[in-house]
Amino acid sequence: MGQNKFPSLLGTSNGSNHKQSGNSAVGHVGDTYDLSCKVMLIGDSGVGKTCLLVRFKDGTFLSGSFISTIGIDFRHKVIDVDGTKVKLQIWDTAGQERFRSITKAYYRDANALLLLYDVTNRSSFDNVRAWLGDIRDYSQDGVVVMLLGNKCDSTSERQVRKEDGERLSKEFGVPFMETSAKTGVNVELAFIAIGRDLKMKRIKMPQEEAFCVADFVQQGQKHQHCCSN
Ligand SMILES: Nc1nc2c(ncn2[C@@H]2O[C@H](COP(=O)(O)OP(=O)(O)OP(=O)(O)O)[C@@H](O)[C@H]2O)c(=O)[nH]1
Ligand SMILES: [Mg+2]
Repeated sequence: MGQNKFPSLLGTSNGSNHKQSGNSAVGHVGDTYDLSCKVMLIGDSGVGKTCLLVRFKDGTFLSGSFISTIGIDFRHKVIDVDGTKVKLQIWDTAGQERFRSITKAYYRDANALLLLYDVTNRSSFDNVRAWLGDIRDYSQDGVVVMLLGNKCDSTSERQVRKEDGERLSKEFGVPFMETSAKTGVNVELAFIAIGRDLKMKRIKMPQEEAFCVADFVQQGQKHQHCCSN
């Protein structure tokens, strides 16, 4: 297992605490929240960042013609992590080269970065190293980084093997999953892992073990696998 060059955001988050209501609903939890964190979606143009966000936020898939993001879009969703409402402020960035200087300026405010490549596009995978270099140069210490190989539903067009994604993620010590904004596979898991990580770091009880995002996503994937059989 490679050394983690992007350790988790334990205690370094710049989000704020807002206990706004005593409501402890599970599932759709409205707009009140206890904790908030900033999550950025980055990666080459066309890898599926906007679709991943729409799938997570609205549960739908944006099929049809591809509308490339201009600059940065902001959305948020409040998730329930064992009774704590965690507000994820999600920044959907433009992958096009011409917007890079703008989007890099936002890295330092992000608590978590979801770096996407497209499993049907080899060059988007080859560019992951450069994206990781930018993260190292521009993001805050302790930011959580997760690597996502998106479009795993497109089996016949696949150009990047799952093992290649796993190997790269091990080299850089970041958690990894394949996702599909089209089918929804692992989309919630990715965001929930981020929300849970944030919660555990902000309000960790002394007797609790440290939370490990990589273990959580691995177990989540195993669980999905066994439940789908
Ligand atoms: N098959 C499949 N297609 C996807 C998936 N996710 C996105 N797409 C398609 O890929 C194209 C690009 O998706 P976007 O989400 O707009 O890509 P993006 O990363 O936001 O691109 P930029 O905004 O330019 O950075 C669209 O035509 C989507 O329909 C997926 O999981 N599976
Ligand atoms: Mg987009």
